[in-house]
Amino acid sequence: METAVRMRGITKSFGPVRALEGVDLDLRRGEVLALLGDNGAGKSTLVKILSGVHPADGGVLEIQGQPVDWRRHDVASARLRGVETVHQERSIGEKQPLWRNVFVGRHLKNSLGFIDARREREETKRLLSDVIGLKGAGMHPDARAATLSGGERQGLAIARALYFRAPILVLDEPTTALGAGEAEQVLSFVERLREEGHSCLLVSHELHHVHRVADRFALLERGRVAEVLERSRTSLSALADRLLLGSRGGA
Ligand SMILES: Nc1ncnc2c1ncn2[C@@H]1O[C@H](COP(=O)(O)OP(=O)(O)OP(=O)(O)O)[C@@H](O)[C@H]1O
Repeated sequence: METAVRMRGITKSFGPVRALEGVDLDLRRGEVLALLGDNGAGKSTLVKILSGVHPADGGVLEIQGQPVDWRRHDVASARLRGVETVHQERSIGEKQPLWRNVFVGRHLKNSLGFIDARREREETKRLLSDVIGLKGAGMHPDARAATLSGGERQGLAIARALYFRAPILVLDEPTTALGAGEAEQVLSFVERLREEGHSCLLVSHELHHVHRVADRFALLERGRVAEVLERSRTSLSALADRLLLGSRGGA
């Protein structure tokens, strides 16, 4: 089964606003697929449907070959099906130490059924240094998340998804508001995810970042996928021109 996520005819309205008008899109296994489009094109709405924040009004969503029942679709059930979402800000509890951030909602328990904080700390240490390679001075399991840089924050959220072996990652604007060095760090995490066989849906307005890491680009226009382009056949300037054409309503 080569398709991690299959969407057909996905519709979603908010009152009179038709955010999605019938989205057809496949996320292949082991690819990074970028979701691009103007403000208001429907990118966040589509991401929220995949990650279980909203049900769709209609259409078919299959995650790893299994159709989703919209009446039972929520964040917890999307996670159980292997979809992990990394948001720019909301993924991290600022005042919590890193180890708590990694295991929140999915604690390791000891044989008596209590939270095994010692193991969670040890696992966090291993995760930070070995799994994601974050070796900065502040990257200690007991450090507060508030002290992390933007890139480290994204790294922690991605590391958490890797730890729980989520096959499908949704990255929502992961490099927005980051400095060049931090953005570079996050992009290398994304490349690492692909190398390890994860499928990744990446929403971003930062075209040069997207062009570097994505295998394909899905252009969303007025609630529909207007076109899907392959990176191997699309230069950065051709991609920028195509997006501009869409935003002028010329596509
Ligand atoms: N909860 C909501 N209630 C009402 N309207 C909404 C809601 N969420 C989204 N919309 C509307 O649906 C449309 C699509 O919004 P969405 O946030 O999905 O676009 P987007 O492509 O992610 O835009 P941006 O790049 O600006 O984040 C917009 O017209 C938006 O105003």
